[in-house]
Amino acid sequence: MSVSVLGAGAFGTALAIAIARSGTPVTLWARDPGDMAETRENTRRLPGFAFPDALTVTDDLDAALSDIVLIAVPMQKLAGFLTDHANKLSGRTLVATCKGIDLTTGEGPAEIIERTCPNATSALLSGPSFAVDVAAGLPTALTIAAADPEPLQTALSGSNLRLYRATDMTGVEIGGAMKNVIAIACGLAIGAGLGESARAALMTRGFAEMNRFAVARGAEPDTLQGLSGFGDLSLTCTSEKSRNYAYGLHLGRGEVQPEGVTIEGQATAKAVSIAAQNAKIDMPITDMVVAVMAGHITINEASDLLLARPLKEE
Ligand SMILES: NC(=O)C1=CN([C@@H]2O[C@H](COP(=O)(O)OP(=O)(O)OC[C@H]3O[C@@H](n4cnc5c(N)ncnc54)[C@H](OP(=O)(O)O)[C@@H]3O)[C@@H](O)[C@H]2O)C=CC1
Ligand SMILES: O=C(CO)COP(=O)(O)O
Repeated sequence: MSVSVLGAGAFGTALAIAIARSGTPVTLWARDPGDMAETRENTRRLPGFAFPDALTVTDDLDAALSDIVLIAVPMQKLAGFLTDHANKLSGRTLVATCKGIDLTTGEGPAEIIERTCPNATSALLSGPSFAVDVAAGLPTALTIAAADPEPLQTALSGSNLRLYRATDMTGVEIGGAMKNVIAIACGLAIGAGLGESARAALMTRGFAEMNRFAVARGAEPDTLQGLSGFGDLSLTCTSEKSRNYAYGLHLGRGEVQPEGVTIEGQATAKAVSIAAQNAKIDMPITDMVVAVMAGHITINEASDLLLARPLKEE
């Protein structure tokens, strides 16, 4: 058994390192590998983690493809990437590792795989895991979701990477997508000095919002209580290692944002807000995140609007 990872960002590189460390041959494909093959390190996206011997780097997609293909490009690039390479990817098992909703189509990663590569088997890998933790070999638990997830669970689990299996692809993809939106809201609240109690309220009511959206899209009611939901929400809303939380924090403090950082919650918040409005699903925190990011309201105005909503049963 061998594994390919397409996309050599921080997370693709970390997964390739973790899987190769257990002895499984892994090919990491990058559109621009730079000097990774020679230095045996991804100095640009994940510095400080040496590649195990079982990891090979290439920019030749034909040479990279193997039994299981993890796709680690950012969410808003996924549809274009799969469309460009659909012929080569057809018939394979494609595991999306990105988190988000496509702004153009409103689709999640599994839906995009199924549309662009209808002869492939689609799967999702999601849950709480910072790339640096995975690469360092720290204990991590993730969800692998597919129609038949057990072979993937066995193939990809390792001594420090423990995969739980699930079949509710809709729930898993929405949990992974939406936790980034709520993490931005939490960063905004902490950055603007609204306090940790406000963050706990946003996490809890944000979780309710995530569940409402997921169930309306056909997810099972319990799925978001797992790693790709509550698990990832807890991690992302409380750590400055999260790019989504850190983005909110910078914005809340009125600081300049670093450039070139992948912040999946930005586009996903807009995509979810549009989809929710069309489906008449109440998503007040997501809507506020969109309005604050667009500069239509301040964080304090967003807070006032949320607090002034009609009192309701929890
Ligand atoms: N970082 C993390 O801790 C985690 C990330 N994730 C998810 O993984 C996904 C990727 O994130 P991450 O790896 O951190 O992102 P990065 O910003 O570190 O890297 C993105 C990578 O995607 C590549 N890429 C972008 N567009 C294309 C394209 N069209 N074709 C080929 N390659 C492309 C980039 O290539 P180039 O270098 O040439 O620009 C880059 O290597 C996100 O959805 C994120 O939510 C999930 C869990 C943890
Ligand atoms: O998804 C992640 C952790 O599970 C990484 O979060 P960020 O994309 O916010 O850095």
